[in-house]
Amino acid sequence: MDSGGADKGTTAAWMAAHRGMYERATRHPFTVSIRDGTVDLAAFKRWLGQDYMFVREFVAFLASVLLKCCKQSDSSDMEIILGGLASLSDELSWFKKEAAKWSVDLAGISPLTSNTEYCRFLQSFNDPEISYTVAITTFWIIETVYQDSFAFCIQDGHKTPLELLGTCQRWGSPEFKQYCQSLQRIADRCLANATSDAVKSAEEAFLRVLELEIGFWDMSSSQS
Ligand SMILES: Cc1ncc(CO)c(N)n1
Repeated sequence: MDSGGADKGTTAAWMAAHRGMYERATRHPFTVSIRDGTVDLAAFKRWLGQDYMFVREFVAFLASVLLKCCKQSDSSDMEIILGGLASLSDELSWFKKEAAKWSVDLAGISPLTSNTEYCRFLQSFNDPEISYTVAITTFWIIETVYQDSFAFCIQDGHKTPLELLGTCQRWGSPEFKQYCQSLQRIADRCLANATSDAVKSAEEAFLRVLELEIGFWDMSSSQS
């Protein structure tokens, strides 16, 4: 596929080529309603419980990315991925605290359809046949959808309810943005050295994540 410009990385070219999909994932009515202050709190609580389950599965996914990284001849990305795993430990504690604040019973939750579908996708990365390039690109876009979605909720002109600001800052902070940018640099470097088949698979995974993220927000806002 056309890289879309010599100095632009592959990932930026995909974001431009699939702008519509990217915006449906990062400007979803659910997160936009947080920013507008019109969010349905029942939907927010549903998202919270479902995302806690998702993040537990995301830990296993990230462990599989780390394993693929360690098998590379150059494993210098290891620290970044390990840092990501460590922050997921904090994140799980945060979810428990937040769930208590909103009286969401995490023990009593079962995954809804879109969450199950997303978790199954994450589990598919256990397959050693899936390359590090595809895995790290997938990791980057999963984090970036949250970064972009929640950063919008704390940008100029927001009316985000005070009690939701902590959630938005978790993923919308400048630090999290920098972290996503370092993942993007890793992904672009891997993609620049990958075979065209691997680049094609990574682009498919990128699009699949956008689809799954849209499904996850839909599920949170409409209980499907
Ligand atoms: C569904 C979903 N996507 C991305 C993230 C980012 O960590 C998350 N917590 N949940």
